[in-house]
Amino acid sequence: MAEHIKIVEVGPRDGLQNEKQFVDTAVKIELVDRLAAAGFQNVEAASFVSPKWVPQMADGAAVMAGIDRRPGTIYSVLAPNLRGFEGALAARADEVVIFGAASEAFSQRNINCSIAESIARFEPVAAAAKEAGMRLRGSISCALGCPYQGETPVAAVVDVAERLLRLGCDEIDVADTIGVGTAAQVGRVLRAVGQVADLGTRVSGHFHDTYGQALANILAALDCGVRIFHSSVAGLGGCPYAKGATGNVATEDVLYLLRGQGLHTGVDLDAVVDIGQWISERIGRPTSSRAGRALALKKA
Ligand SMILES: CC(C)(COP(=O)([O-])OP(=O)([O-])OC[C@H]1O[C@@H](n2cnc3c(N)ncnc32)[C@H](O)[C@@H]1OP(=O)([O-])[O-])[C@@H](O)C(=O)NCCC(=O)NCCSC(=O)C[C@@](C)(O)CC(=O)[O-]
Repeated sequence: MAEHIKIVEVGPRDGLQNEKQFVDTAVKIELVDRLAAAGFQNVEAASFVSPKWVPQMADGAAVMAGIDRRPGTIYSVLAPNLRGFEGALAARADEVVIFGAASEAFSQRNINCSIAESIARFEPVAAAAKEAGMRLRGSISCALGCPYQGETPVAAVVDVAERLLRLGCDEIDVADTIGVGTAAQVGRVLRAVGQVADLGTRVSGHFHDTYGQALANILAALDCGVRIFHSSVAGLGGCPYAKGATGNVATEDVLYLLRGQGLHTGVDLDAVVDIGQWISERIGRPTSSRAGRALALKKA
């Protein structure tokens, strides 16, 4: 039996958060529902952050209220503070994502506080999530490089990973926010993180594709033993606080790669290709998934 890889589909959150034109709530709801129906175990559906900071995510409560929950699917939401957690709890999110950074400068730009302050802010969120029986995930932005500070020291990533694990995170994301990392660097960072967390069950790879390295980075991470990856349908996305960074690695490309590796995801690639075409039309830009484009052409 083929080994299972968990894909966390982050398109509805990471993919859409940077869209300048407000995407209708109904479109966001349909996107989440179609992705869940395509077989993703985990869909990152919304953010409970300040609407002044990220206006596109202002309708998180409405999105969560409108989705048709599939039993067994984990619907995750971002919560940077207790106010966000209260939103997540009211919305009946299955998983709360606290998001820090391995770079001080990025932490300031993204969540307006230092790394130490962010951990202190996450503490009550983590405790409340555990108390409520919710899953808790911790994201480490700029784990491979920062738009303001350059390459991130490996020790800084391990330090934040340890702090997030101490807060009780079930999973931590090693995130290449601006897509600058290369395979050798991924290996170095993950081997170091592997000293403090089990790479096979508690660490996920979150790669953006700005420099076209994301698939190579996924292979490097697989080699290190990582079995959870994040991706975004049609390669949607970009971070509002990382100028020039493009979207997450496209889900269609990742599924195509993993299928070729003989690995199992439980996700219907054909359905994801259709969803990629549909959402690209809705937001008025072509898909950035090469596999998505090729497979759609083949179907047509
Ligand atoms: C963290 C804060 C709130 C600090 O922002 P702040 O200005 O320092 O916080 P504040 O407590 O002074 O609040 C400012 C205003 O926001 C409100 N507020 C405060 N909290 C909330 C909340 N939860 N929900 C709704 N509203 C909130 C609060 O009520 C107040 O409203 P006002 O009094 O001015 O009307 C802000 O910086 C923020 O919201 N940042 C979010 C940035 C963000 O969402 N970035 C993108 C997601 S992270 C990412 O994409 C990276 C990742 C995860 O994908 C991995 C990777 O690739 O790197």
